[in-house]
Amino acid sequence: MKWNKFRLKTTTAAEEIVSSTLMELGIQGVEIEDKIPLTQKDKEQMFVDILPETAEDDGIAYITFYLEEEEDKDAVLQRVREELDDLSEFLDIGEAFIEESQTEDVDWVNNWKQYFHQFTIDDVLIIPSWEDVKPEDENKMIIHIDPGTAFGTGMHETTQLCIRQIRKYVTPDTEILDVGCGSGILGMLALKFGARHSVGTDLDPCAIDATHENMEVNGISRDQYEVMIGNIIDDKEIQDKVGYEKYDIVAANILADVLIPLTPVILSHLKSGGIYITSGIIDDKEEAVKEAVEAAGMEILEIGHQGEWVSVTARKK
Ligand SMILES: C[S@@+](CC[C@H](N)C(=O)[O-])C[C@H]1O[C@@H](n2cnc3c(N)ncnc32)[C@H](O)[C@@H]1O
Repeated sequence: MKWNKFRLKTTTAAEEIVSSTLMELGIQGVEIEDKIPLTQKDKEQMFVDILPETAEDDGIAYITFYLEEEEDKDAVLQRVREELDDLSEFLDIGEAFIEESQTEDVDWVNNWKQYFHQFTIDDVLIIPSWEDVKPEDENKMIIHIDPGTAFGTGMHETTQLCIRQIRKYVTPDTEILDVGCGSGILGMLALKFGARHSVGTDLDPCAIDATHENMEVNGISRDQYEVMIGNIIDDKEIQDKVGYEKYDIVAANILADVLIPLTPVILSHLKSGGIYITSGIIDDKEEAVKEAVEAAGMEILEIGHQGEWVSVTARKK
């Protein structure tokens, strides 16, 4: 199916209201392009630590939206223009010029799947839930993954660094906490490596849903892996729910800027002698995370590197 694509030039001041006006007209999934720098919160959610240099914010925003080929685009555009005229009476909406083009059918949500195929990390087979296990792989340790919109296919260096460290320290008694569980990959693999119980937390509700779905595909029950939504850094309720002095391992594959405030908090959830495995650290921030780990009174055991990413493993004294 072909789509009609519309790119509307407006101002950053008007981008939010114009987008919600389009959505109120029944237009789904608008994309906004502008040069406003990302906030710290945006970066944490998007897992980006270094950004390409971008030009200075010029106040211009482009809003792109799509209509199916059979939709009456003239009628929709007429309504869009009427709404833009109304908005322009009290807001600078800029030129409001709409550029029109056509595009081939694209499955916006699932398009990335063409880049995710089964692969192994050491002897563990990570396989998208839509692919089949080959007969020769049936005896391997297998984890089925569909991250949905959450992070965690296992392909990222930081996830691989964490997986190897978790494997090294898991015992049959291990109670593990995975802060920022994403797809649930670390908590599920910990169980496959023999851990007794996993707990995961994430800020993102999509991560919680993705983890539950992946657990089901992998035959992991909610007694084995408990998932909670919330920010353990400053939410006392989630801290209480997660429990204190309870974990043999805490894994956190999150950006350095989150790990730094997280580290002193984690101390109270780890058992004495417990292992703290961090990843998600871009090499420029290695020192800052090491300092935070030492300042919390933990002993650094190992530093791992893969590409430009770093993992710090430490022990609570
Ligand atoms: C890089 S992903 C890691 C996903 C998965 N654990 C992995 O290793 O592939 C980081 C996750 O941390 C979550 N996150 C960021 N800040 C957090 C916080 N303060 N508490 C819990 N989760 C957080 C994000 O929503 C995201 O799902």
